[in-house]
Amino acid sequence: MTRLRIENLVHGYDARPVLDGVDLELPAGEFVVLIGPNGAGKTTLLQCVSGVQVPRSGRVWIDGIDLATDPVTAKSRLGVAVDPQKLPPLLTSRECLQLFAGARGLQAVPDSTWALCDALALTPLLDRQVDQGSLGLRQKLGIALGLLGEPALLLLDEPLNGLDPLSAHALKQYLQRRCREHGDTVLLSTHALDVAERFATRALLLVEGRLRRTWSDAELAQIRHAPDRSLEQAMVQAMS
Ligand SMILES: Nc1ncnc2c1ncn2[C@@H]1O[C@H](COP(=O)(O)OP(=O)(O)OP(=O)(O)O)[C@@H](O)[C@H]1O
Repeated sequence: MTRLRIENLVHGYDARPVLDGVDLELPAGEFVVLIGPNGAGKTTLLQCVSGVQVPRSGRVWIDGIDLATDPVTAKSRLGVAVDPQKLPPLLTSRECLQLFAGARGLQAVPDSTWALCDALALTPLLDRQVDQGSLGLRQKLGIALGLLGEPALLLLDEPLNGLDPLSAHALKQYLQRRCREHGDTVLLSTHALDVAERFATRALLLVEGRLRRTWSDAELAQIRHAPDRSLEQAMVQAMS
C-alpha cells in the first residue's frame, strides 16, 4: 500500500521557486529521513504534504486520497507535530492531550500516547501548565499531540532539535516501532544524519528543491556496517 504519493510538486514564495518538481512514492512501513542543506525546501515540502502550504502545481495523495479534492479525509490519516509556540499556554499538558484526543474523535487519550509520554519522560510533568514548561517539554508535548490517535503517515520537521539524548533516542525507537509493527510511514526532516544511518529504511537528499539522491535500506545498511563510510561522506559526494 502506498502511504504517500507526490507528483511533480512545485512551490515557491513570491517569485522565488523553492520546490522544483518533486516526485515521491512511500509505501507503508517505511521510515524515511529527508536531509539537505539549509534552505533546500525540506520544511516547505512537509508543509505542502500537511496542507499548510498549497503548492503552485502538482498533486499529493495520502493513503490514496487526493489532498486537494478531499483534504479533510486525507488529513485525518496524518500526524503532524504541533508547533510548541502554538500550544494553549494556560492548559496543562494533560488537558492538552485530552482536548486533542476529543478533537480527533477519541473517547480518551490512548494508552499508546501515555506510553510515548513515559518514553519521553513527560509523565511527571503532565500536570504542569504549558507556559511554565521548558521549550524541550513543549516540543515533546507537540510531538505527542501530533502522533495521537496513531495516524498512518507521520510528518516530523526536525523533531529532535532541543530534545535531550535519552528522549531523542526514545522517540527514534518509538517511530521505528510504529513503522515495523503497525505499518505506519514516517517522513522526518533532520540535519542529524545518524537518524538516517541507524534508524531509517530510506534517506532522501533534497537540494535546491529537487530530490537529488536516494539511499535505499540496503545502501544505508552498507554504510552502517563499513567503518570507513558514513552518510555524511556520501552526502558531500552527492552534493559535489
Ligand atoms: N513563509 C516563507 N516566506 C518566504 N520565503 C520562505 C518562507 N518559508 C521558507 N522560505 C524560503 O524558502 C526556502 C526554503 O525554506 P525551507 O524552510 O523550506 O528550507 P529547509 O530545507 O527546511 O531549511 P532548513 O534546513 O534551514 O530548515 C528558503 O530560501 C526560505 O528562506
